[in-house]
Amino acid sequence: MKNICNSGFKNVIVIGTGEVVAKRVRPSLQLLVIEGLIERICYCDLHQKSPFKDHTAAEFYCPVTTKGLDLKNLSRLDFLGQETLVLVCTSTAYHAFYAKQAYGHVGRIAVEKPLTDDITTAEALLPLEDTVYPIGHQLFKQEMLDLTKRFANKTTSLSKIARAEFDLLETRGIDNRQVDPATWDVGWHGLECLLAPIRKQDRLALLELHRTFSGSYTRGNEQADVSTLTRIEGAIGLEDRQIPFVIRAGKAVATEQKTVRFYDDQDRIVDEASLSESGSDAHERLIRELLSPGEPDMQLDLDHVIEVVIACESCTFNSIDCGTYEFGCTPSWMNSPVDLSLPVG
Ligand SMILES: NC(=O)C1=CN([C@@H]2O[C@H](COP(=O)(O)OP(=O)(O)OC[C@H]3O[C@@H](n4cnc5c(N)ncnc54)[C@H](OP(=O)(O)O)[C@@H]3O)[C@@H](O)[C@H]2O)C=CC1
Ligand SMILES: O=C1O[C@H](COP(=O)(O)O)[C@@H](O)[C@H](O)[C@H]1O
Repeated sequence: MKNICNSGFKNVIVIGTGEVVAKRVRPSLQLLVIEGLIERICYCDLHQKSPFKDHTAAEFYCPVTTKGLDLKNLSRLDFLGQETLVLVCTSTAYHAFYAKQAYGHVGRIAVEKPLTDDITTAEALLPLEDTVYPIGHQLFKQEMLDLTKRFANKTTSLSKIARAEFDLLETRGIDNRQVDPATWDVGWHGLECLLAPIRKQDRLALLELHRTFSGSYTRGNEQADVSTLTRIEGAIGLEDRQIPFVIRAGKAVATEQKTVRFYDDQDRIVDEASLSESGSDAHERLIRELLSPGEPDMQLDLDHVIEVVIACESCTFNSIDCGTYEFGCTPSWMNSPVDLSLPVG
């Protein structure tokens, strides 16, 4: 007999069937079925029929109802119970709703970044922390995992670090996704990738926000309906000092750059990671971690991620609107921020 499920999980329910599922989550899960780590996958979404035309024998579909997950149907399909992992991959506004609805019906629930788009909803998830795990795939890119490990085992010493920079700059636009404002969508990754390694050495390190600038791209007559580019300036507060940082993140700029860098006081790089790894590997790694029989290490715990929500809400609320920029051009305020004594926009 095949030795299925050495993880303790045999089923995965995926809520949402958009880009992150089609390009990253689904290929990862299909591979894990082939490996025998899981047996079956059920996708849930608003569509009456699965948008995936090429279901394998291990794949099922169960549309959501006006009340959310169709628990009766999921139970009939034998998809509920402790052996089930739920991945919440809908647009952000529904993350907490589905996490709360699934709670008590399955063994583990993972929620895509950003956890929620407001502090109150995020804090309401804290009582569910025995089952609910926030996920952020940038933290699971191999170079980022290696960097975080160097901080955890003190190969990279926090005492040497004077400042940090994070870039997640893409040439592509929004495409057909329901994208969050740039602070939440990509700025989020900067905050989590700066906090996670530092927290491995200083559990009390805090995110402090100074100034945020944001803008949206225009392409011909079309203008993105959310901000698509952001520059966040802040610091990580340690017990006795601060580590200032700059995050530059967004879409439709002139050149791709995806890196996290820590510098010393002579402006030399102390440690760095390239985040240019593409495809589904980071999701595959994080799903493997979620399927592990013991307590999974998602790099940041739920309470840490709630701090990222608080930081994101604060920088979004206080963001200075720098107006529009042309698709494919990096606006000058990204590199030399606007003079706040002059009017912006
Ligand atoms: N795209 C990416 O590369 C990454 C995205 N993420 C995160 O994953 C999440 C989803 O992103 P992405 O896939 O790109 O977005 P998409 O807009 O492509 O997909 C969103 C999906 O959620 C579904 N959905 C919306 N509302 C509901 C609801 N009430 N109940 C059930 N399903 C619903 C949509 O269904 P419908 O099509 O019917 O509207 C769609 O399938 C976001 O939080 C994003 O930040 C994380 C990492 C990478
Ligand atoms: O979470 C997100 O990340 C992607 C970038 O991921 P990458 O692995 O290609 O670096 C970004 O395009 C997307 O807007 C955002 O939601």
